Amino acid sequence: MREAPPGLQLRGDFHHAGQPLFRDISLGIEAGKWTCLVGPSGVGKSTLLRLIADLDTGGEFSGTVTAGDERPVVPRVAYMAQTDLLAPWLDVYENVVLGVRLRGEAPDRTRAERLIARVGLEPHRHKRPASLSGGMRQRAALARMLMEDRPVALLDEPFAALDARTRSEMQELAHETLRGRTVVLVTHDPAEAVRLADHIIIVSAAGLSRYEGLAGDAIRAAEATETLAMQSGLLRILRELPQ
Ligand SMILES: Nc1ncnc2c1ncn2[C@@H]1O[C@H](COP(=O)(O)OP(=O)(O)OP(=O)(O)O)[C@@H](O)[C@H]1O
Repeated sequence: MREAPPGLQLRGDFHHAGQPLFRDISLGIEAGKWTCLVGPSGVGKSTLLRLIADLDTGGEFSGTVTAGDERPVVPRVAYMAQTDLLAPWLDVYENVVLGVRLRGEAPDRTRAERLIARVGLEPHRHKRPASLSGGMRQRAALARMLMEDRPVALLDEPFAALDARTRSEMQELAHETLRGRTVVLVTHDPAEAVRLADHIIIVSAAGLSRYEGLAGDAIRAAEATETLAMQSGLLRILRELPQ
């Protein structure tokens, strides 16, 4: 049976070179749900993801990241960064199975091939990153993250480089593949946040606040009147935030 995904809690202070970015914040992430982090550029959304994944942030964190079940967080995390971080010497297939190989396991070839097909890269599976477009590389990175099949997925603007139609398809693929996992998604796009989120947290210079305007279940139809109303409500709040 698949491991139950944990809820997460991040608490504490964070500084870059002595300058505070977060003071006494408390970020709660519900188990098995999609939480979207939105907010102005440079406010610290990527830093929050990196703190959860225990990756280098270039700053000083004094606080804790804990799972609701009190077990270690990091071994259960799959992380997709803003930059694709593909290995340039490996082709698409080998990049997708890289995590599995690094753990000394045999890749599930059928699953890898299926994910590569689902992200539309089947004709490019033997190409290296240098001969792919930015959007193709982002799709390869998405397939690699989905291949990891972890209880917690941290996604930093994973669809930003995609055209509108592909973005919509990749949102649906991620939502389907990560169903029941604990997902934290950083996005600049209010439409994406209201389409995918169970919870939206607005990150700003004033701290964290919850967007209360969501209704119904994700994944929401992008063109539905209710979704558009949620989107404009969120946009209104984002436009009123201090830069
Ligand atoms: N390695 C670093 N050293 C010093 N400062 C950094 C470093 N990385 C990020 N910062 C600063 O930390 C702040 C938060 O950065 P972060 O990337 O978390 O913001 P963000 O909200 O994700 O931004 P964006 O939406 O533009 O990606 C920014 O002001 C940035 O300049």
